Amino acid sequence: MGLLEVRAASVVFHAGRASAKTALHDISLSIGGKTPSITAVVGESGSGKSTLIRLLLGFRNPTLGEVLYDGDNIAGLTRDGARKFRRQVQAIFQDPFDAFNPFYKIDHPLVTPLRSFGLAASRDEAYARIETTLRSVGLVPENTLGKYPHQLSGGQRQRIMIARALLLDPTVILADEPVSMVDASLRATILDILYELRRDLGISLIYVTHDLTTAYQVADTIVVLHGGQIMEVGAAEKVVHDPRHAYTRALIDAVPSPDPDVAWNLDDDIAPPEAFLAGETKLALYATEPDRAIASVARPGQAPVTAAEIQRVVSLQKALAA
Ligand SMILES: Nc1ncnc2c1ncn2[C@@H]1O[C@H](COP(=O)(O)OP(=O)(O)OP(=O)(O)O)[C@@H](O)[C@H]1O
Repeated sequence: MGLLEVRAASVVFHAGRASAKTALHDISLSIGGKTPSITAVVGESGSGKSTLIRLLLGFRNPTLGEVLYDGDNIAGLTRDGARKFRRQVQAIFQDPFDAFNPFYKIDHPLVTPLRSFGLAASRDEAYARIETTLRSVGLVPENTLGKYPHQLSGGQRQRIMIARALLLDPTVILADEPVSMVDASLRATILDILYELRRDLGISLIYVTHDLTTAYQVADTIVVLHGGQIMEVGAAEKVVHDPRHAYTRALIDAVPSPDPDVAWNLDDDIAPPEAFLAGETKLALYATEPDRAIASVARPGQAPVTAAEIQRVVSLQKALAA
């Protein structure tokens, strides 16, 4: 049994009216449980991704079917059950700027949930916890706390969103297009952080994206959503290398291929191809886990990128992110 489960759920907007719109149709999904996992939900605009996230967070009820957390239907949770669900299932959204109130310093959205869930007995305890968590997502507390959202970069804001979720000791994080607003070099770093949450903290993630390449990069399981229906679901390797469904094949064919002509010249000092600086080359996106990266770059008819080249990209990303 999964920790967070969707069972045969459908969502119909304006049900019973002429304008009825089925946003999700007979969706079943199971996330987490004994082994933490990263499940990517991949779909184009309008495929139903946001509706699925809202369903999983309990922001809306399914028209048919149910959503269960730890075995209980989230629509009928007790007060304590609902509190546990709200603490343990956290979300990270696309545009962190929207999530912050511009009139409050960044400390406010970090301290408030700790207080409201009774997770810190004093201000000092709250700040100690916040500082440790900020460091765990690569932020320097002294450069972050006390600032207003607009005084921080998009990447810093996104890391604060992740820290905010982590402060509550979640079991599941729903990440809705978390890297679509940040540039290519930061994208890899943020995806790395998400990957580490599963590996180091045992948190299960749902990573919702329109981008199959980043889905493949971080996920164990890929779910392909199209027109509100699951077209295909399976291990990331299998879905990408042996797609069963024509729609999945079309998605794979639409992935821009890395251009072998802009591959790294290993004899040169770090000299990123212009395409990378322009955020265009996909090489940077592949480069966080060498073995996964090799597999994803090696597409039919192309020379595989070597581990050494990938290490090169990793160091370049670190250099650029520093
Ligand atoms: N409140 C609503 N009323 C009617 N139809 C809706 C409503 N919300 C969403 N839809 C429709 O349901 C379908 C799925 O929408 P949803 O927002 O979940 O897609 P999405 O995959 O998240 O798209 P995007 O990536 O553009 O955000 C779309 O056809 C959308 O027009």
